[in-house]
Amino acid sequence: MTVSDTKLPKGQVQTSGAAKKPVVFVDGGSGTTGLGIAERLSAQNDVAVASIADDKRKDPEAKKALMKEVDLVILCLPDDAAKETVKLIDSLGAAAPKVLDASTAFRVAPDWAYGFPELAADQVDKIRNARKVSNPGCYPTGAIALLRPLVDAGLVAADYPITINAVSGYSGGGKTMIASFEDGTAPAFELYGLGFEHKHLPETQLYSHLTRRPIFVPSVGNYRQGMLVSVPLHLDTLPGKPDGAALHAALAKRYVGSKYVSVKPLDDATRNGKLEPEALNETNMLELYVFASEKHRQAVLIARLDNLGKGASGAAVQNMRLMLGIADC
Ligand SMILES: NC(=O)C1=CN([C@@H]2O[C@H](COP(=O)(O)OP(=O)(O)OC[C@H]3O[C@@H](n4cnc5c(N)ncnc54)[C@H](OP(=O)(O)O)[C@@H]3O)[C@@H](O)[C@H]2O)C=CC1
Ligand SMILES: CC(=O)N[C@@H](CCC(=O)OP(=O)(O)O)C(=O)O
Repeated sequence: MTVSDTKLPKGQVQTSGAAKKPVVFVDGGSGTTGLGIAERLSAQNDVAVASIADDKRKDPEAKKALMKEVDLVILCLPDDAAKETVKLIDSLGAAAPKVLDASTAFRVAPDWAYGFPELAADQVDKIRNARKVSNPGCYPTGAIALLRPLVDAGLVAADYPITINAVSGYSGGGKTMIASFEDGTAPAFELYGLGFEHKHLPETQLYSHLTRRPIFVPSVGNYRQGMLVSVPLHLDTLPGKPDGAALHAALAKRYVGSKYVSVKPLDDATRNGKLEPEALNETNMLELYVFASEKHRQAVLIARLDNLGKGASGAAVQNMRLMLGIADC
């Protein structure tokens, strides 16, 4: 293995001066999410990144030998490969590193912490103390951020018939989808998930505290990255028949002081009734909007994020820093 050109025992990479850098291995580092993490880590200087020879990257024995030397493994693999790799990590027993999984494989597993630090007051501590953390899906990051505070506040009933509409850039589908859009074979825009079984539904329902399965209608457009997740609401069907200001106030109260989640002004006049998905690209930011009509007693909640930022690689780096006990940057 190579650890920033230095081979030293777990947690013992020598940096300039006396400080030691924790060692991280990104498995699947040449995929879309892995490359996004590598890019972010190269801009920071308080972790060392271990790497594996290209011809060994799918070799279980080589991976095991490397993983027992590092402090944290970040998995950026398809679900099945992530499950296999977690088995390898578990087989290391006391030498097992911490693991942060970017796939869908463990997001509702009870022995994994869910890596959305802004989920609840105790979530940061759960992530800090966990050995296994699942990085949230891109769409659930937006949907849960909007819904959980409103369910917790009793403004949306847990059994409300929620519908979630969303659009993503094509990088959300990884290397295969990127290739299909960039070689011109994909359509300009497409709805999908119309079989009602999208892989993000279980985590969205669980962490939003919804008892009724939402309807989720995602779509993908011919642009690389950035997403909008929206939830329409009929205000007279909500408990206490709130107005848009009450929904907005509950979100603003929940995220006050948050570094990465911001609640934009109610009916944000600067948007001219429009919102586009790319404004937060290359950031770890998540913006939440409430647009409401008192005349028609309707509202739309919207989350905007970079599917490769707060929806994947940015969130992974945020979680990695919590898991390694190093300050956010
Ligand atoms: N793209 C996105 O916006 C998001 C993706 N995710 C999740 O992150 C994970 C990675 O997705 P993404 O980066 O988009 O996918 P990509 O298809 O872009 O990359 C996957 C990478 O994993 C590698 N790989 C596959 N199997 C193995 C294995 N057994 N051992 C080592 N490497 C392997 C692939 O290599 P090769 O091509 O050579 O097989 C490829 O480099 C997925 O679970 C995805 O669902 C999560 C949030 C958002
Ligand atoms: C546009 C597109 O295809 N997006 C992907 C979601 C990307 C993502 O978040 O993947 P994870 O489930 O691993 O989190 C999809 O809908 O399957």
